[in-house]
Amino acid sequence: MSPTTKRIVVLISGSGSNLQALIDALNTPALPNAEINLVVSNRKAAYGLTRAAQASPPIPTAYLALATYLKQNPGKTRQDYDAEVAKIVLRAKPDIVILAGWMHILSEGFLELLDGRKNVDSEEDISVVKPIPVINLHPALPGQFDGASAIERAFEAFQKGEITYSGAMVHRVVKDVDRGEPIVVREVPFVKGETIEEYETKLHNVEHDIIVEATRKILGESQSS
Ligand SMILES: Nc1nc2c(c(=O)[nH]1)N[C@@H](CN(C=O)c1ccc(C(=O)N[C@@H](CCC(=O)O)C(=O)O)cc1)CN2
Ligand SMILES: NCC(=O)N[C@@H]1O[C@H](COP(=O)([O-])[O-])[C@@H](O)[C@H]1O
Repeated sequence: MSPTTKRIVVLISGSGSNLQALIDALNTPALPNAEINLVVSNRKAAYGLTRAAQASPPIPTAYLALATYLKQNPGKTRQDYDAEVAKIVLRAKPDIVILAGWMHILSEGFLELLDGRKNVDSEEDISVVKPIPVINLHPALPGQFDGASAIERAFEAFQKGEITYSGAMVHRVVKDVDRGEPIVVREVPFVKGETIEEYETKLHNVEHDIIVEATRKILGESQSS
């Protein structure tokens, strides 16, 4: 790895098709001079962990579920879990952290360590000098269907005649869920008579593009700053 190679950490909870889009784009004009150094999942069965292991070269993975963490650490809180996830991430020294279907709302326990407002109180050299950008892929447009099950809620609104399109976005992650500054936004129209599966396929294809575009954009910004 050259000293200018950008380091990417990806957080997942499921299939990892967006992780795969990032893997496939590495060191192409779509995502030059970058590598994925770690994939973290909060679900053991996440197929994205398999995608990482089967990448060439294989991508290191980590797994930590909230329920398991709380059971193994009596008295610890969700914030403590989030801080633990942050430490796992920071050990990989990322230039960017991408939430690609990471289905866990991150508290300040995570965010304050990634943006340097608080440093890890340990001897490890994982202090943050410059805030590390954290971005999230969300299957809806800014301010429309924040939170989980966005695709289903958007499709239901279409069926009720309330909307004619939805879309997907990649945004900066802030404490308020899906309220961070949009980085890339793409509208996806509904087609009368299409099934939710047909809409979802269209949407996922758009997501696979915008997650790479947004990553390239943010890494480019950090390059020039
Ligand atoms: N602080 C932030 N954390 C996260 C954000 C964010 O914008 N700010 N984005 C989410 C991703 N996401 C929507 O894009 C999202 C994921 C999960 C949930 C949610 O309700 N999660 C529940 C658990 C659900 C489950 O385990 O199936 C929870 O965390 O309690 C809402 C929105 C990622 N994190
Ligand atoms: N609110 C967050 C959210 O709903 N994220 C969604 O999870 C899926 C992950 O797919 P993948 O595991 O195949 O990449 C994507 O559709 C992404 O938009």
